[in-house]
Amino acid sequence: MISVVGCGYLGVTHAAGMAELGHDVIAVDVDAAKISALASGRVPFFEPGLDELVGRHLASGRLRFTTSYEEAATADVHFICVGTPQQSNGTSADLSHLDAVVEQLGPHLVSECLVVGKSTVPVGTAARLAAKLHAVAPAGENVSVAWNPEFLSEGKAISDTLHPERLVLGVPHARAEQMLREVYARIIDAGVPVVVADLPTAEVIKSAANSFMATKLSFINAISEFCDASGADITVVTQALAYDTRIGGKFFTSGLGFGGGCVSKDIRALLARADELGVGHALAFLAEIDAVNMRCRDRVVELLRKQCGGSFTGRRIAVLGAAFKPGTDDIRDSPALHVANVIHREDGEVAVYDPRAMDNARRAFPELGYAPTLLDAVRGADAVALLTDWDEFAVADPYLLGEEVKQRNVVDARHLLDTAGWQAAGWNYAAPGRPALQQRVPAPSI
Ligand SMILES: NC(=O)C1=CN([C@@H]2O[C@H](COP(=O)(O)OP(=O)(O)OC[C@H]3O[C@@H](n4cnc5c(N)ncnc54)[C@H](O)[C@@H]3O)[C@@H](O)[C@H]2O)C=CC1
Ligand SMILES: O=C(O)[C@H]1O[C@H](OP(=O)(O)OP(=O)(O)OC[C@H]2O[C@@H](n3ccc(=O)[nH]c3=O)[C@H](O)[C@@H]2O)[C@H](O)[C@@H](O)[C@@H]1O
Repeated sequence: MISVVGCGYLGVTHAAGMAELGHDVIAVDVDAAKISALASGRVPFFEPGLDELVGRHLASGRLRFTTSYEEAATADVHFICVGTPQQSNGTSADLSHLDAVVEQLGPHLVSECLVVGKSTVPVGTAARLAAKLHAVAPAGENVSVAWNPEFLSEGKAISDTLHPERLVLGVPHARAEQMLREVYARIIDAGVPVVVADLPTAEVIKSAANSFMATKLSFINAISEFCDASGADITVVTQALAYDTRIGGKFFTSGLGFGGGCVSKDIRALLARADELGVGHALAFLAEIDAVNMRCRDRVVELLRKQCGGSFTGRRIAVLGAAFKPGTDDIRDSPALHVANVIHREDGEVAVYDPRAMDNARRAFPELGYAPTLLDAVRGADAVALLTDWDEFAVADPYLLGEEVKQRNVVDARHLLDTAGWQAAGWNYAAPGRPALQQRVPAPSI
């Protein structure tokens, strides 16, 4: 039997994925309301296909949810999926949830078992937690600790879990490797590459992966800033670079930069850990990666401010998007809501619309204005800010929307729209890194 500790975006997906692989799974969380929802088949967040997968395995009897650590402790393999958010100091990771798991689960571990961390952690965490677990668990050193970092991306979490690009098994000994190979047998048999490593190497692999992605995005966003200054068009620059297979076009769309619950906090935590280890200079560039990313948000605000005549006071802005990216209702560190909040603070009236993330956005920022549909959001707007690249926005009819707004101003922060089509419909189209387009195109006479 497998236990999964922590029923958030990662934990629920992992638990359901393990049940799909044929294992008996018990998933535990300290949040009783969450567990009660999950036990009745309601996943408390949106992830495509997860409701169905959880429902299927509740019905098959292979998946259970509980708040009881005692019950979960009977498993042979325990996957730890609790959060590792940013500390209030804004840099290092808060590992208190992981420590709490060791204190809550540890005393119930009375026989040989494997505890496998999946949460993203600073290097050295696994060894520290292993020592702590050995001290509190009655089974002592018969409790082994492995680290198996997770690379899933929200919106395609199920497929990333069942068909990952690689498995990283950070293990202290061959027996732990063998147990993990048995857990993932169906995935490994399908030919997925397995990287076996020691604990610190596995921890570093995960931090390095997210840092590389952040670097790739901030690189193209920095070039976008340079395009603004030099008159070049970032979309054409990106297209040409992407044809080079050494660079590639994946994860290379510039505009509003990265957000979400992981990438930003992970690069900050890596930098903080590098500082602690005395090699902060080697990764100092990550601070600039972060700064470029945060400037993306300022640049989009500036484009909107310009369209509003220099000030948001008395202006209504349609904010299209609240989720940090399409395919999820996750609003953690959402660039879209960051922009909405700046406009609100500068006395603009915002009307936020998102196909999935409205409830989360409302809960977190009740002071913002919200609209129930796309058309309601744009009605009477002085400018439309396209901030999350949902398909619904890509296919919106610029003529129809043009009838609803007060002014046909649009900032396409995700380079999503058919530029020529919107301009032909009389829109003043602006986008980061595309300075030549940032001039008023006269509305056609219809
Ligand atoms: N969300 C994602 O796409 C991915 C997340 N990760 C990493 O996975 C970890 C978890 O991330 P999310 O699932 O997004 O976080 P989350 O915040 O959605 O979920 C964490 C869950 O842990 C529970 N929890 C906290 N303390 C607990 C305790 N003592 N015992 C039992 N449950 C407890 C919380 O109630 C919550 O349900 C983080 O380290 C993150 O960096 C890694 C890859 C992908
Ligand atoms: O460690 C994690 O938690 C996960 O973090 C990211 O996954 P996720 O946060 O779900 O989202 P991404 O798809 O990476 O997008 C991150 C941000 O980058 C932005 N982005 C993405 C791609 C792109 O081309 N341009 C761009 O601006 C998105 O809008 C979003 O705000 C990584 O992609 C996962 O591999 C990793 O497991």
